[in-house]
Amino acid sequence: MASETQIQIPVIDFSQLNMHNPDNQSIWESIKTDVLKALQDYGCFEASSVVSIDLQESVNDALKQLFNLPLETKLQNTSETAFHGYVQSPKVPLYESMGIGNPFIPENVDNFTNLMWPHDNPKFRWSGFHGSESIKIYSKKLRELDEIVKRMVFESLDLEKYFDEQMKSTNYLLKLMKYRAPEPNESNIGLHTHTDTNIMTILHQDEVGGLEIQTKNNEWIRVKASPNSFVVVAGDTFNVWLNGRLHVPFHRVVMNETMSRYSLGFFSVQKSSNLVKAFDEMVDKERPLLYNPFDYGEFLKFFYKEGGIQSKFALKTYCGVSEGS
Ligand SMILES: O=C(O)CCC(=O)C(=O)O
Ligand SMILES: [Fe+2]
Repeated sequence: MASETQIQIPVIDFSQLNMHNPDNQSIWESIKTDVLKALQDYGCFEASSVVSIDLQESVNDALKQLFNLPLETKLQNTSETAFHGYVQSPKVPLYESMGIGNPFIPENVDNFTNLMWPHDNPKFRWSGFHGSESIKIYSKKLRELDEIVKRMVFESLDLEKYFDEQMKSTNYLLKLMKYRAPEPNESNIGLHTHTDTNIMTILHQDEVGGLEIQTKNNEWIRVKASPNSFVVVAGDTFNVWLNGRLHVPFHRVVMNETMSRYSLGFFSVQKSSNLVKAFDEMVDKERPLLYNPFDYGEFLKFFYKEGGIQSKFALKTYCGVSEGS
């Protein structure tokens, strides 16, 4: 199967955005235009120069230490909330993950660290103690990027009045992932084709690479691994708010290497106390409502329990407005 093409996703450089830069407003406007276009055309883009290479390397080291822990220790990380605990499943045998909820709150990272390294001297935890500090700083940077991107989209579509409320009703998850290399007789699929159901995801993959994103023309782009950039991916929830104005891309992980792959994702997720629904301004005669309002927690139950995850169009099946109704 030919899965690689020469096309790449758009690259957007955020390093010029600096409060002390007198040209900040014009830089903001120009990046804003690029962000909306990328999310409409590809549903994703590469955000370059967001964190330093040193910080990224420190986080990558921490990730390796974490997954090197014995299985019994990793299993201590349990949670009722999807993907917050330790995940390993026969459906995706190469994959394992662990999550830290709202990781920019230092206490959450400290609690996670204490759970994974209960007895050790702090010196031996997470790459010699710096690991948890790096995760905290890193998560703050990712939250800033999340906020900038969303603010730009809201501004572009004159939806500023909803911005603060939406940000307040958002939870975050930092998901740490490892994919082992496939055995000779095993499939090389690390993660099956899917869309992200949450609002937006910020991904980083290490130098092994393997993330593939499908274009609107059904071509697969193999995203090149880059040491200090992120892939920002639009999720289904964001697209429901905007009544289909974004492209939500299918993506997957294909392992071609003999090496383990480490990646992480910073997921923004709507709190389930609020219904997910299109903003009124996004719906009119020319653009009729695409999705009926729904409770995100209930949708996830459908997604995980009733085979929704098997369906590439779970959201449409769950709450899509049928034509003619
Ligand atoms: O590991 C990756 O790069 C992708 C992970 C992903 O798509 C997901 O967790 O939803
Ligand atoms: Fe994903």
